[in-house]
Amino acid sequence: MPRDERFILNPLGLVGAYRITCRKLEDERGFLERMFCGRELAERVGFGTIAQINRTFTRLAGVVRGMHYQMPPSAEAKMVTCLHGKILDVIVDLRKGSPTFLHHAAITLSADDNCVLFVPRGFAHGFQTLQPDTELLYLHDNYYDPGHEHGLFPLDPELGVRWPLQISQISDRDRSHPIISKDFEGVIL
Ligand SMILES: Cc1cn([C@H]2C[C@H](O)[C@@H](COP(=O)(O)OP(=O)(O)O[C@H]3O[C@H](C)C(=O)[C@H](O)[C@H]3O)O2)c(=O)[nH]c1=O
Repeated sequence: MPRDERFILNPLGLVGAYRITCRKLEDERGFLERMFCGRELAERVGFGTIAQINRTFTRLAGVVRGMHYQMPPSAEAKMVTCLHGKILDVIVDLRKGSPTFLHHAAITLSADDNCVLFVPRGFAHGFQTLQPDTELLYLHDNYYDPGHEHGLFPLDPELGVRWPLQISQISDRDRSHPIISKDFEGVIL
């Protein structure tokens, strides 16, 4: 790894999606970790400029949020970090024509694993909290656009996501996302 590279990209089997390990620079006081670098990440994963940063706090374990995505022209890539607690994070490849169309990857993120999930444009994103009081930080490379936001039902058998805990809470909106129809064509980027 070149000396100034701060991120280790771990492929997730869905082209363009990565579990990114942030290098810790440690000393006797503790550590410094670079959580974002526009130059390095633009070159390596295509995420260059931050449009918005969100933080979510989820009180209970077992809560499912998602599966959300935005259609063009507001398709967005996300970098998701767990600041407190633990989640099972799930992404679904919705890119039309992708060899892994409708395939998903599921990874755990926790406050002490110095990892970031990179979710490319054209993917749906959702998670289940595995601990109470879980906080996430989101970097978005496009703006929130309710008019172009869509969702998938997290328990859709077509997705086959195995949520580890019994669902303790899910918003009415997430509960009402449609089941994927056979003519669902996905996201055309
Ligand atoms: C997504 C979003 C929402 N909002 C507003 C809209 C609602 O008034 C309120 C809660 O929205 P929602 O219930 O959609 O938020 P979550 O279900 O927690 O969505 C989050 O969890 C899933 C897993 C994600 O991937 C979303 O990107 C992430 O934000 O925040 C904003 O103001 N900006 C935003 O970017």
